[in-house]
Amino acid sequence: MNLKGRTTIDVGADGVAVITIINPPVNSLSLDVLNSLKESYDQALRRDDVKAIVVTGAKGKFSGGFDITAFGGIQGGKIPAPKPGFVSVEILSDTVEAARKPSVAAIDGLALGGGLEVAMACHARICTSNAQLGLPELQLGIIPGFGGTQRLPRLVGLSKSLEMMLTSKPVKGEEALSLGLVDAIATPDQLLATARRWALDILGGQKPCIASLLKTDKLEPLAEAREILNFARVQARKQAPNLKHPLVCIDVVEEGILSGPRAGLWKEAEAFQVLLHSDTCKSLVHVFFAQRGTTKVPGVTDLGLAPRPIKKVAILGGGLMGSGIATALILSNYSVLLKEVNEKFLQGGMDRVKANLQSQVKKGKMSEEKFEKTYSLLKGVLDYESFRDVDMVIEAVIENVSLKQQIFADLEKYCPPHCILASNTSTIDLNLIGEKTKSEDRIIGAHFFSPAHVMPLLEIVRTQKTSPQVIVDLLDVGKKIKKTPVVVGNCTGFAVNRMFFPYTQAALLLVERGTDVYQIDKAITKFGMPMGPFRLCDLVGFGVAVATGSQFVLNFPERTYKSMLIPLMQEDKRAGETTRKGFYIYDNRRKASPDPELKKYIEKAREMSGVTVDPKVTKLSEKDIVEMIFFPVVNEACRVLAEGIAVKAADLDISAIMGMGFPFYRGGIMFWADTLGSKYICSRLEEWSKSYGGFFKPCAYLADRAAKGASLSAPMDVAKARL
Ligand SMILES: C[C@H](O)CC(=O)SCCNC(=O)CCNC(=O)[C@H](O)C(C)(C)COP(=O)(O)OP(=O)(O)OC[C@H]1O[C@@H](n2cnc3c(N)ncnc32)[C@H](O)[C@@H]1OP(=O)(O)O
Repeated sequence: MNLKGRTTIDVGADGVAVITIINPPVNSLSLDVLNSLKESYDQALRRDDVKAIVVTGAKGKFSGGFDITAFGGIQGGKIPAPKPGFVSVEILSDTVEAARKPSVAAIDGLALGGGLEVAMACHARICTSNAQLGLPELQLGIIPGFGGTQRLPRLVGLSKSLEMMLTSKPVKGEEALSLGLVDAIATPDQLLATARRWALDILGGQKPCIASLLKTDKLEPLAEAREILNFARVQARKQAPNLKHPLVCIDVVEEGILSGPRAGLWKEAEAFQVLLHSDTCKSLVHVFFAQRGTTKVPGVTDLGLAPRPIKKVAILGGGLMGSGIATALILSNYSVLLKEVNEKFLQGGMDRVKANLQSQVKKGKMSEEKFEKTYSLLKGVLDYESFRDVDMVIEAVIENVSLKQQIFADLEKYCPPHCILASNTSTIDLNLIGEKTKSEDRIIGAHFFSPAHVMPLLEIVRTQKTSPQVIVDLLDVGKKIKKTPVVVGNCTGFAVNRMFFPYTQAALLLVERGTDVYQIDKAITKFGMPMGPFRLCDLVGFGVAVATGSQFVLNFPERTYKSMLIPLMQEDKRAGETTRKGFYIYDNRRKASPDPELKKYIEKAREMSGVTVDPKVTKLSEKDIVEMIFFPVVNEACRVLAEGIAVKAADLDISAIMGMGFPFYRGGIMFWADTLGSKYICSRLEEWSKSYGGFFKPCAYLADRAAKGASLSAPMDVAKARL
């Protein structure tokens, strides 16, 4: 039988058995690994030549936790779930922790989730400085299920343990030591020897033998504990009102504090099983794999091409985008040339980069020394002379076709032949930009989102002529600057802006037919978007909204809803937050309040569009509002997929989450749509299209999937096969 991972046991002359977890790439705890861990333990406890035990992970990684690839199988009933308490009680508490032979965990690299839970069941932990220890289960919609909710509070105190679990953030070696999570730090080459000695010292009574589950010294007194738990509840409700599992985690921790750790373990086991089957867990596991899947592009990343080294990058344009991109690059140690057209603009760009870095220093996230070192990687220039040895150029000038054409023709002259020529355009056809060059195979889109040094998404836009090598190179740069890159095809708006457009349009259509602006924003925010469509319009400014909108009107006239509401407000110098007036009015502290004056603009816009208030639309439920705004987005996402602009539905999920702020715990736009069903979405769009026009008309892809009862995310051939 093909086992998924294993443990080995190696007994030394000193009587210490080293049990090693082996399951590449992160030594995750598959069911096979867990069974093998139990067998290795049983053996070690049985054998007379074993006096003590060290648990470790192969190749410098302790363990990345429970095997997430098994989640889908367990949820779908294809893999039997381990019976409640099998790991947390039977293996870790009753076999490892209760054993009369001491165990020490030797931790290098990762000890996450179940990995850390195994380590916490040992009687001591030694780690390296670079080790990362944490319980990130909540980011997958579950809670720690191998005893972590009980042992972590007892090792580091309630307050810190709740912080670690609720934020899913790991701690590194030194912090783990100061918290009491580990007992000592060792260098990687001394790790095993130190752990072996420690285990023998416990046996000999020179070091204490501590069962984490029975510790109480770090737990706060009961009254204080109750306060901490209640504060955590208030925070969790405020930060994620749509999520239940953080509250379940707090309840389970509380059970252990009030009724003892054994009761806590059982409550944890039951809650874990329930959460594992929740929609939130399914969505978040999908997001976990979808995010890692964006760098797998058929016909590109499967050709065996290695990314070429990129050392020096030039940025054209030091505006908001250019300076943000430069910041992102120098933060990841790239040497950057920032080119502007005159001294004044250049200084402005350099200052913006400096300010971006200084804000990190102010927040305590960067030292002065690191600031100096990072900023020294940036050099301002006014001509192309120093472009002779650059490996990549990213053009970030204003959206003007002839200007960009000229720039790319110049770049071809000055840059070396291997240099990647990228554009940060969000709207202009890349084929047009490269038309006047002979370098179309190395022209590519690198579409960042503002602020570029903060936003996590990078749309990599390829044309028919872009070479796979250039895509592989940019994917590598994207990863190195800690972005999630998504490869898309060339079209107006690419993936993210194509999806954003119907979002705003649908909102305008509803308002002209009688839905209240603020009610729309409220419903959309409750659904989980960081803000509603109107608050967002105010934030980006009406100028940007009109400019991008006009590109869509030009390219997709048959499905644009042409409302005059924004232009009318603009005429009155209401252009959003910067003018302190838009759909909301803003006070000195930028606090937004509804504006009764809005009514007159809406009435005028309604008149110009020739529509009347529809009593049904004035009384829409929150669910209706969400559907009438997001189903057109789903419809557009289907078009993007059908046109081959996106490689796979999961890429659109990630684009929606990272580019639009779509709630990650709903799994992304297509995943969410599939939870509702293509038939339902199509029938609602058809119904609205009859009443409110072609804007809602389902596209062929959506109608086809609905007719076949197929999911929207299934690859084309799978959908056909389902017939
Ligand atoms: C009962 C328990 O309490 C429940 C649990 O333990 S739930 C699991 C808790 N653990 C986690 O949440 C950790 C999840 N993993 C991560 O955060 C990151 O993958 C990491 C920090 C471990 C490594 O990050 P990084 O080095 O950037 O590599 P990354 O690309 O993410 O992962 C490498 C590969 O390992 C896989 N992987 C990572 N963690 C995994 C896990 N726990 N199970 C299965 N596969 C895993 C990834 O899918 C990826 O596979 P791929 O190469 O086929 O795409």
